[in-house]
Amino acid sequence: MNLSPLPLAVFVVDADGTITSWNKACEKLAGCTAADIQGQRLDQIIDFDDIGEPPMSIAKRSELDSTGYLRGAGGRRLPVRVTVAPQALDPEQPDTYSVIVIPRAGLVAPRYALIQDLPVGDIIEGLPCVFYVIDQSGHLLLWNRLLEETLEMSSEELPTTDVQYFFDEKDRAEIVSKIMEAFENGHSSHEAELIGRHGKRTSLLFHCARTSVGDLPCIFGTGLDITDRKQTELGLRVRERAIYSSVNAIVITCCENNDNIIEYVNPAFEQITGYTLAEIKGRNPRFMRIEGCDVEEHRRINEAIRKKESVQVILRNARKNGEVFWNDLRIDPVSNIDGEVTHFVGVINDVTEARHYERRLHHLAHHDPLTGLANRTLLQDELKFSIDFAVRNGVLGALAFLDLDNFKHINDNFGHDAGDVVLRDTATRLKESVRDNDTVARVGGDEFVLVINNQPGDEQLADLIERIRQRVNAPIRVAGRDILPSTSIGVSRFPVDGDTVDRVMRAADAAMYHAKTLGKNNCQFYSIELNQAVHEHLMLEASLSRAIGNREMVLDYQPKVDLRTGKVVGAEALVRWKHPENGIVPPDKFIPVAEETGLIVPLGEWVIIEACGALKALAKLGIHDFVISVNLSARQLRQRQFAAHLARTLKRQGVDPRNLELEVTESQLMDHPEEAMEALAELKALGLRLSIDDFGTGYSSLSYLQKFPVDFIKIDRSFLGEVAHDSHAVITRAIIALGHNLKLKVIAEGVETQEQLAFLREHDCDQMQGYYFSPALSQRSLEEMVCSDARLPS
Ligand SMILES: Nc1nc2c(ncn2[C@@H]2O[C@@H]3COP(=O)(O)O[C@H]4[C@@H](O)[C@H](n5cnc6c(=O)[nH]c(N)nc65)O[C@@H]4COP(=O)(O)O[C@H]3[C@H]2O)c(=O)[nH]1
Repeated sequence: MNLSPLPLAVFVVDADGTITSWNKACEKLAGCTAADIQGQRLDQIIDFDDIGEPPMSIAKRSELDSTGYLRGAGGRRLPVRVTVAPQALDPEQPDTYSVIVIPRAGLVAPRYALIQDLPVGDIIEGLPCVFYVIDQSGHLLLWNRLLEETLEMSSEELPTTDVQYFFDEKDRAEIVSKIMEAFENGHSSHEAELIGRHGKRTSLLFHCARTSVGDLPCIFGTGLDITDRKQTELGLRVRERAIYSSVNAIVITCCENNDNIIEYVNPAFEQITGYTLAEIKGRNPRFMRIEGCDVEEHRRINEAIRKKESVQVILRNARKNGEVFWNDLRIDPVSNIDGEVTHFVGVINDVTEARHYERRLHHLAHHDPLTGLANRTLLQDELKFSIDFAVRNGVLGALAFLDLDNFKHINDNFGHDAGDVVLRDTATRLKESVRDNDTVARVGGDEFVLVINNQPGDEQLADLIERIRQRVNAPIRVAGRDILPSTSIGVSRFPVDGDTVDRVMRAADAAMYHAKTLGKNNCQFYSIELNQAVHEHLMLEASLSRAIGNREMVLDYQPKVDLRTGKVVGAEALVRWKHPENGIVPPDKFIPVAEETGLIVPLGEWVIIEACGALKALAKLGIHDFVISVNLSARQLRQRQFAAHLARTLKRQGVDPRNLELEVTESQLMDHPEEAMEALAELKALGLRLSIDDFGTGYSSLSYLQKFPVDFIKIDRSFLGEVAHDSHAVITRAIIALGHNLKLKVIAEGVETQEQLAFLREHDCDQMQGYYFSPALSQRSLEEMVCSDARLPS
């Protein structure tokens, strides 16, 4: 503490007690100048209370605290305490003494006399605030160290600066007016920021009061550091603002009186719910509940409030206008400083949009967009549920796989829009045929699945399935035309045929496969025997994939004869499988499996290479104009780059393309006529011969037939079977005529009798093949036949 401005008189006396120096404070205290006083003795200016004879020496007085009266100007006597201290440490002034004279309240009331003795300096230093005394000129008279630290200034600098300069320029006028106010009215208070010499800013709350030191009016005061409080206030204001402007609705409730009543809601709450704070303040938020709705969520809220815990729920609430909204609500307890929960804060998030979107997504993820039926994912869930239910309750359920037999044909011939109508109508028919708690799903282009629950018995189930089949088969009218769908249905029952989703599905799939192989448009139930067949099918599939590598395949050749010359002009290559355990497996058994699995591609390639080998062997025997035909599967034809690949094979094998013929069935071509036309054109460009196999069984349209770049049409053997029969004879004749009109050659297959042969010759058919002349032969037998120039008798 700097006490220099205090009226504390310090002067120096020599060993005799003669005053040698007299400071300004002494002048102030006694009202005498140094000139008046110097040379006087100490006991001449102070009447010591302990005066005695002879007067006490200075040395003696330095050993005790004395009291007495300072004689001031004009005969004034000021009660003082006097302390004399030797200045022996000062080598310049040996035997000199400092005399400190402190005014004492000797004349004041006794209780103030007590305070008189208080260590005021220590108290001021110990204050947790800045302390200051300012005179009327605005300069500091007295201050504590905290003020020095706050202002980052030394005790020498402080009294020389007008206090207003301790503040920011914008605050100075206010500061001056507050000081003036204190001088005029006795006190003032204000908040302001002290700026330190190096820019440190400290917010202070100043309180000051007027007083005087002697005759000198001044104000003294304290400044309490409120920087932290200010920060807190600022933080609170920011938070309050954040709550106010939050897009989430916020509601604060008070739960002190065992109720939970609204104290505050922010504007977002007002916007979302439609209620203003004024309308609902003091009410329990439960008024927004919808009775009977989201009961479990309300129970959780009640429990959390009772236990004073947090809770998060998604539930429906009602807006003021009655509209329902989805509320993602989070409620948290708020404690007071004693840790008691006094409030809850609820954050309301209107997730109605998101909820609808989520539901739409969920629906999309579980339903077929075209028909709105369940998709495979949902079907599996529903089926699992139904199987579990059937097992638990000992009841019968069924799974039915339905496949529209001719959907491809409908799509190709009536267009995709018509196809869509058929699918949608089928979906509606299926839904109308079963109960609400049954499931109808669409799992593929033209594949539907029914999960039928709770059936009384097999017979009733069979009746129901048959009714469904007939319903689906009823004509559908599209753009003025009737489309006749037909359906193959495979049925498995649960838990009889299986008690897992996988087993039940596989059983229905096997039944459906069986229905298809039985010629479509029928319904088959799964059975153990069927399972056996499916098992065989699977075994076949497995061993077929090894067969090619194991050299189990052989190629036979059925000779083709020119009907005019009787000469063998070519042969059809027919593949056989010499199964190591099962013996010869006919192609009708394994070709469909190879088609399904894709094995037909490597198999088909093997056949072509093998046929090339036979052609080369014949060429070596001098037979150059012989044509071998191979059957081409749809899958091979659809292969990208098939023609280019074939060209490379022929080149590698050294075979003239004109010696190779490719047979493609009519139905293969008509499934995708445009694509087929392109593929055939590429093959034709290689110089190959092309023929349409099984002609008459498909849905050839004449316009396409004219455009396909083929050389032969091959009359399906089913027409030849009974050429005696009028209708077949008519068709066969028509095909021959049609082929010739299109400048194509016609070959008849499956010729078994003399009668058939005569018929073909009579109607100018070009070639024939069949058991009548020869079955399929080994390569060696074929070579022998050709070399011996065996001929069909005329
Ligand atoms: N009833 C009767 N049948 C006769 C007569 N003459 C020949 N056949 C049989 O009729 C089928 C003619 O072959 P496809 O119509 O092309 O029908 C073939 C063809 O679609 C397919 N196939 C055979 N080999 C191959 C091949 O290498 N690749 C492809 N993709 N399919 C093949 O397997 C089918 C059946 O072939 P296979 O069992 O060899 O049966 C052959 C042949 O043995 C006859 O006078 N009467």
